Amino acid sequence: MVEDPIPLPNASMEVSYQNPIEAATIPVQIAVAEPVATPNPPPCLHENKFLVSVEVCLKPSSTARLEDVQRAVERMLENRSMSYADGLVLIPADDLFLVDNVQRICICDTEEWVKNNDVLLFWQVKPVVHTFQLIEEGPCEDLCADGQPASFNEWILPAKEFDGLWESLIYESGLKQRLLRYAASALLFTQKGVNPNLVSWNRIILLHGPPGTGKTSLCKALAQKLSIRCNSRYPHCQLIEVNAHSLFSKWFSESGKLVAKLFQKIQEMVEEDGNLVFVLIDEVESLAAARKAALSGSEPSDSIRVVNALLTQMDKLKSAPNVIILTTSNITTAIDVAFVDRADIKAYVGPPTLHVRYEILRSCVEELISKGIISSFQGCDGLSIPSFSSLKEKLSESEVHDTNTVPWFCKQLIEAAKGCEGLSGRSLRKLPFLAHAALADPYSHDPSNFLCTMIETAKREKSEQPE
Ligand SMILES: Nc1ncnc2c1ncn2[C@@H]1O[C@H](COP(=O)(O)OP(=O)(O)OP(=O)(O)O)[C@@H](O)[C@H]1O
Repeated sequence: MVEDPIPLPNASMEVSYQNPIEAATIPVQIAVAEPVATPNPPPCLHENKFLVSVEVCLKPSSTARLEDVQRAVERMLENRSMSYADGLVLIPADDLFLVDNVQRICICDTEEWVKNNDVLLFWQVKPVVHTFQLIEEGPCEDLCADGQPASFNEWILPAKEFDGLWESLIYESGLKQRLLRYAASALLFTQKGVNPNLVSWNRIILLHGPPGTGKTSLCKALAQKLSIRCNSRYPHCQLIEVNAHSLFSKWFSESGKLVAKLFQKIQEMVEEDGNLVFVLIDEVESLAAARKAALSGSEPSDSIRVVNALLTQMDKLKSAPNVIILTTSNITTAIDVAFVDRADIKAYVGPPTLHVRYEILRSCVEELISKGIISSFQGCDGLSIPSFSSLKEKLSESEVHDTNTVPWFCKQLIEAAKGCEGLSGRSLRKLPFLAHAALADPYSHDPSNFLCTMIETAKREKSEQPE
């Protein structure tokens, strides 16, 4: 049995995704922690096989033990000479135990090191099976009697609410895989008791960049992924989402108490050995704003104490092996310097590139086709529209428009994606809805008309953007 796959650390901790680079080629599923020196190292193997993550989601009604399902899936995979590519694996109808207990089996992350839509053959692969059952309860909110916004929300992971979030977030440059590797390396170092005086690392991640680029969602999705991938070591995972802004919008004397209350709760959680706790602090720039206001005298000096209390509490948490602090900010320059220093992974999440814009719109259109809002395109293979990389494989970008080998609907989708330059991922995900609302006949199902309207809507949205 292979241990939980532990990703490798990358040589550099500062990552910028403004100018996307080629995705790193190491798989996430790596068992041995050898440091990597180059950004594009060759794929790592375990016993000369690629370690491939297979995620198995149990039915909500299942009462089977995770280990039993894991073994049943491993046996099923051993007995099948199948190829491995990202996507769902059919559950054999004659395997009643799996049929009764399993909702879906999904192969993950192979595209990171298999290029050109290739597949891996069964003899090249060592599957690493992760079984989990989604928690159906929603977030548990911190209740505020005074009608102020809650200062934190708590989820038990893996939560139903975040199911599919990781897959829905599209970045060009291997950002997701790197974050997964960084986080897993941080956990491994702590687990193995690496001396922090000799090798220094924190478990603090900072994602910064323009609004609507998916930073908060990515933090939540990362926590969800890690809760699935690390569940044999940490069977209980929680995510605490702190609204830094709400901490400072209250009376400052109250803020101090809130910070203390919050961290006392987190401290209690991390004291349990099997717990893995993620603390998400959104809008972390408000820490800097509070400090600055205090220095200029426009806010009570209490605010300095609150910021300092927060930083001290974060330092205290550093000694706990089972906590990861995820933070986001829209403005890098305004982030508290003391805070930036503490984060050891600082990743810039930039606006979506053409490739990413096409992929976001493609996933939206496929969803509308699958739900019968628009009909599928003539000449399109079922529900799926060709991916941007499969189009680019055939042709150089300049040729995409001048050839008959690219289907007309892909050309239109590329045009829409080009027209969306400057829109955030959040605006892109809204665009198909706005386009539909702008149709003269919302029940026409005509896909060509829909794409034309989407191009027009993109133009309108861009013209209405604030300078
Ligand atoms: N790269 C992306 N791929 C797919 N969807 C995206 C992407 N970027 C943003 N989105 C969509 O936008 C939504 C909003 O993103 P989110 O709130 O996480 O962004 P943010 O960067 O934290 O924004 P803000 O800083 O304004 O809070 C996401 O849930 C997702 O649907």
